[in-house]
Amino acid sequence: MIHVENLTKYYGDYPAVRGISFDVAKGQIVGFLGPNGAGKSTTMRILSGFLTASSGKATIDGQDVFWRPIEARRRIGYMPESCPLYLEMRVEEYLRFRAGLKDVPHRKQRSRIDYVAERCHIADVRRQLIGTLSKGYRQRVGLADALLADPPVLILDEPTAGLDPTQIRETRNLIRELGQQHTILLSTHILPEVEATCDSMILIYQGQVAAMGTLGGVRQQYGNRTLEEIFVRITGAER
Ligand SMILES: Nc1ncnc2c1ncn2[C@@H]1O[C@H](COP(=O)(O)OP(=O)(O)OP(=O)(O)O)[C@@H](O)[C@H]1O
Repeated sequence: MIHVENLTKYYGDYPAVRGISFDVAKGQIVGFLGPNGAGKSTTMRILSGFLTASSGKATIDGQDVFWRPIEARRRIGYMPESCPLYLEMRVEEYLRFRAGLKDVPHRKQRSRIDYVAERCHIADVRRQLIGTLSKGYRQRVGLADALLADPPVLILDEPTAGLDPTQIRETRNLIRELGQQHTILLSTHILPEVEATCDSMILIYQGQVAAMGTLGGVRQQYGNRTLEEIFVRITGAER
């Protein structure tokens, strides 16, 4: 469902992503891990069509993100790290606006908004101004937005960052539920979250894939260490 081949991105002279390749099969929830600055957000932005790569190839459900950007983008729901919401809009108004941008047919907009509001547990704040919502609710509005056009692929950049433990648990449960219908690439710094939510993982370090596979497979490869131990060992965060 997601195919990435030799993807490279330079910011000026700096190679933030250096020849990354990976595949995500349909129906998988994949944890996209790595220390700060590893290149996760850059890769996710390229896949979502918000950045162009310097070289390499990426396809979403067979659609090339560089050559068929509109078709590729239609297949993705992207939730950026800090959701850029319009704070002066009400939740419902915002979702309607976004549904229009995403070409959700007019006659289907109401039922889609009802569905995502219910699914993301924001039905009780539909008439509230986004600027007055807590961080947890804003994240859920971002997730509802990503789901609006019912894309087969969800790309979620640190969806639980800054949430309290209850909100984290709710968001994790929601992501697990969504994994039954969507293929999900999920970046996070919280390793227990990967263990609780994901089928497999990709660990990025210095712009390259440093480990990849099912959680069990990667753990086995590293002598059945915990994910945290493997992360530290690869990224050298603790010596
Ligand atoms: N617009 C930009 N211009 C120049 N350098 C950038 C730009 N965006 C990111 N970088 C650099 O590219 C590298 C990768 O950044 P990226 O945001 O992809 O990392 P990340 O793995 O998502 O990190 P984090 O976990 O902190 O979000 C970093 O060194 C970052 O400073």
